[in-house]
Amino acid sequence: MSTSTSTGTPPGTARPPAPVFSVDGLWKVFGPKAGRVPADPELTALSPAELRARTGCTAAVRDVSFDVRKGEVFVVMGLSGSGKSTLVRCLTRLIEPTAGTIAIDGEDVRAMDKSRLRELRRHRAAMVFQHFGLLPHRTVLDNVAYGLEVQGMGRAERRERAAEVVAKVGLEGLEHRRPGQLSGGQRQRVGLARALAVDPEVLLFDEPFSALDPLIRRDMQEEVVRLHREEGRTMVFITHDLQEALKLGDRIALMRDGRVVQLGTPEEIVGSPADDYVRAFVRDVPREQVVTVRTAMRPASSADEAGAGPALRPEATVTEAIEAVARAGSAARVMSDGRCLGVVDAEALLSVVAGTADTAGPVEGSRAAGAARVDDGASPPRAKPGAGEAPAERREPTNPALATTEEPV
Ligand SMILES: Nc1ncnc2c1ncn2[C@@H]1O[C@H](COP(=O)(O)OP(=O)(O)OP(=O)(O)O)[C@@H](O)[C@H]1O
Repeated sequence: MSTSTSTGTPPGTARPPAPVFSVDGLWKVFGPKAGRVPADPELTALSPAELRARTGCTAAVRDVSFDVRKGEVFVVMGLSGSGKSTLVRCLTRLIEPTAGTIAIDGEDVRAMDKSRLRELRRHRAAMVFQHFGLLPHRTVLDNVAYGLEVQGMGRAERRERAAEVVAKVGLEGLEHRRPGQLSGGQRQRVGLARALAVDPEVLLFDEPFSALDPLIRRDMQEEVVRLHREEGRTMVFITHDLQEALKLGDRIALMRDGRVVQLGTPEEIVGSPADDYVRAFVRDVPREQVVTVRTAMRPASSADEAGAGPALRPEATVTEAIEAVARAGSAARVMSDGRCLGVVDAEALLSVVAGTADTAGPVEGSRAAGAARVDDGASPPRAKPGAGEAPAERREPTNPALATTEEPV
């Protein structure tokens, strides 16, 4: 088990990438004289129901702080009404925040004038909506090109760019159809392509797949994982679906009643729930799907053990490790930069499945509520590479003497 905490970076761990969005003490209160609520400790101490009864106000986002790091998929998860959409809309001021600060690449979003805001929404942080927002009389190609048209790009150039993106999201051959001639999944791909076409620094997804049937939804999730893997684009993804959050998120901010009750990697949220609410939320998640071999490994007992057996990257899940160990019939090595960090054997993997292992990973930002800043934790974005691709962070081997030079497969 790692001993890292929410405030520091463990020795030998790379610093997290720079933040794209930086949010501090953010409030959004709807209702009469909303501005007085964040500043009044008596009102901020009230429960949502009491606040509504006393003031007629709803605090949709309550004192939330976090960073979205470059290249990560940052998931905002919570039940209906927990404040997810309001929070994400505040990032580009589609909803005006009541209090707090928001910066994109260090630039104060709340200080932006109209034209700067327009630029932010068009070029820097494009939104993919649940209901697509497609123009019914335009073809797929022209819908995708729409954002480029708004930017003033010439017709030939924008259609060429749109055609590239249409192909990228798997819609080749459908360029000349209209939205009404497409399935729900295809329409969502058009929405995604339209956002991608403007090449934004961040893609914001507002529950984009919740209206899709389960199989198409899975396809679209895989599409997002693929795009993220290929492009490394920063993404903020709203969902109320835990499985979707665990599948897509490098980190997840779990919201309840406008607050972030826990912010961490899927492994941290499932392995170290911050409170009973989170614990109940994640109770049925199979541990082996989220616990990584970095958590499950033990030091290699000999140079022989460190030098043989299948190699796994530290971010591989226990499920992946079980497959590798079962195939090889021997313990697997956890490799980073050609060094053996430790090994996982059948016994250790089984104990994760059985729930007898200590799988509480490093806890990041698990302080309840958004009152304290939840950022700069230990974990940089979890790469979701296929096996054998570069791991997301570098650590010293458990026993440097046992280091080998092989890369994980
Ligand atoms: N314009 C508004 N005026 C008043 N209250 C609002 C407004 N918009 C949202 N709210 C309230 O703010 C709270 C958070 O709403 P929000 O839509 O952000 O939640 P959500 O988690 O995105 O929910 P869902 O998953 O159902 O979309 C809810 O109590 C909602 O009723």
